[in-house]
Amino acid sequence: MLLSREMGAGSLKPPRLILHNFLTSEECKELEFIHKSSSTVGYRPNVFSTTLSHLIATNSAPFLIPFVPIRERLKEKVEHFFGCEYELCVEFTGLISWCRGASIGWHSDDNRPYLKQRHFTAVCYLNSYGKDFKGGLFHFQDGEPATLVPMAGDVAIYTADSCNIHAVDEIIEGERLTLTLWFSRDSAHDEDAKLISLLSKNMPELKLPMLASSNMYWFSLDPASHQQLGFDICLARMHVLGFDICSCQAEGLFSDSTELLMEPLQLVRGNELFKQEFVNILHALQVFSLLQMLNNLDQYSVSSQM
Ligand SMILES: O=C(O)CCC(=O)C(=O)O
Ligand SMILES: [Fe+2]
Repeated sequence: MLLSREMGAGSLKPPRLILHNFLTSEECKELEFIHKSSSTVGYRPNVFSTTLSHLIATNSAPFLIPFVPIRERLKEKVEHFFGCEYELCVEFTGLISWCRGASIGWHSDDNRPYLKQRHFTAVCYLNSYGKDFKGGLFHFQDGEPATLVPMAGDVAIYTADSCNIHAVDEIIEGERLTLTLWFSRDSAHDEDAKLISLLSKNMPELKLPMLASSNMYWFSLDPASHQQLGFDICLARMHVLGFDICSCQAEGLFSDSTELLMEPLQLVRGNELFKQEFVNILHALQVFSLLQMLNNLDQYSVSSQM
């Protein structure tokens, strides 16, 4: 098998594959839109993530569609390169964004007892070093290439074991976005089976997006401190898009109560109030991220009344 052949005595070629322009810029943009409108606070400091089960849980299952062909293409590449056609399942799929201060030290991706089912990794870069963020270079501890400069569309594929110890430098500026997948030979860890089971409980009719529990969106500036210093990431994304939020029920602008963001709301830009009511902030964020992406905000049929 390719793996043992490459890592055999006398050979120092690590089992890894780097592909350029594997994803088109449209695919990268579409995944970025999904992440910007649906992400939650991630598993490490300064990291946000969008998982497929979260998309289902928040009534955003249509956002699974762009992932389907990309996952399939990646699985085929990994199986072909490592010579294990039809043997793998996707174990986990996630959009992960890394903000200023995020980094990860030397590790292999199977380095915990509960991660032993992870056999292969594919990291797709959805935006670019230098243009969208600074810092965030990827390094392999041994072998070539030693350093990867993330560029939108490129993908790094490698075994999840200690043949591929790697690290990511701290992000200095901007937001670094990836689509990360792990693959397993163990079908007990098939992500699809879990997703299909969730979908069968959540799909009866078309529904509007619904937020998960508010702490999934609460980004704490200093998790170690007991002070509740932080912000709601949905609200922060709306602010980046240029909007404030106005409650349809309570008086005027929202304060910092995250629970209120689950309620119907309207948007304010400068001193313009938009008539359109949204069921909650996730709904507003999905609509406006999409409009921003399509670059046609002015054609949207909301009219100002202030
Ligand atoms: O984003 C990357 O370049 C790699 C991330 C990584 O090493 C991990 O999530 O385990
Ligand atoms: Fe890793």
